[in-house]
Amino acid sequence: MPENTTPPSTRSLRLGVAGPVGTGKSSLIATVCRAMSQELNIGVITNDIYTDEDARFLRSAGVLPAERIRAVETGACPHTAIRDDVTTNLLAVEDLEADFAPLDLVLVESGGDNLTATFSPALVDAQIFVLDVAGGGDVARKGGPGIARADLLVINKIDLAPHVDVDVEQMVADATAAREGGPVLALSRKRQETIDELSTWIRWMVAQHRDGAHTPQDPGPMAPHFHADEEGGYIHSHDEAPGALHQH
Ligand SMILES: Nc1nc2c(ncn2[C@@H]2O[C@H](COP(=O)(O)OP(=O)(O)OP(=O)(O)O)[C@@H](O)[C@H]2O)c(=O)[nH]1
Repeated sequence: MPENTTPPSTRSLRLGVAGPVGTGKSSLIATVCRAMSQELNIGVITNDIYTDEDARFLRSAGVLPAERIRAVETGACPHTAIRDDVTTNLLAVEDLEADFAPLDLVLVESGGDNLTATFSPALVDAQIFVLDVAGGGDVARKGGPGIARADLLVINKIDLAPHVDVDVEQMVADATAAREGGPVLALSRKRQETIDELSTWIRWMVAQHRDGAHTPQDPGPMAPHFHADEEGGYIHSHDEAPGALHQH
């Protein structure tokens, strides 16, 4: 093999799905499984703070055999499990890949989290960041590492746009500008043509990964943020070394 050529990958594409609480991450994963499980061999890992609620939702949706959907319980700081100490998630992904080999695609859902949570490239090969129109048309313009540099930005629930006074075209244009031209997809699980576009992007990304043509990018650490606790809360940031103490 010539030097400097990335070999084709025999491992699954590990695709992270992040975004604020309730933007539709679980629904997007259910939609992808429903649309693509005939052509791709798929597994799913969910991250929840204290429960396996997202995994149970996906199992009950019947979009994949239940044993292909596994839950990681992350504790109070869910972005830590996808960014700073990815060990539990990595083990869960590797177990799933071993049990159902060869998988084409493992979708890893982050716990519903704040606007800037991103995955470590040590855990996923590519990531989707999900916003929804109900969060307001301005959100995309505000940027942040996930919005600016995820491999794909999804603006979800566009069927709701008329009810929340959001101009989808404008929101997509603002997001595209914030991403300096990176891909942005307007999605609704009620509009088949948007589901087809999402499937096309995933098919392309799986092929890129298989051919060794895709290099995982780190969108960057999340912004400093606030956690409420019994003593009132604390601010911490993730640009510190893994395991560093929270700033109180
Ligand atoms: N109208 C509409 N509602 C949607 C769409 N996608 C998801 N929803 C609804 O949005 C709500 C949140 O969806 P979820 O998929 O649970 O969101 P999530 O991001 O996984 O939520 P967390 O895991 O709690 O962060 C649910 O009531 C879904 O039914 C969509 O395309 N259109």
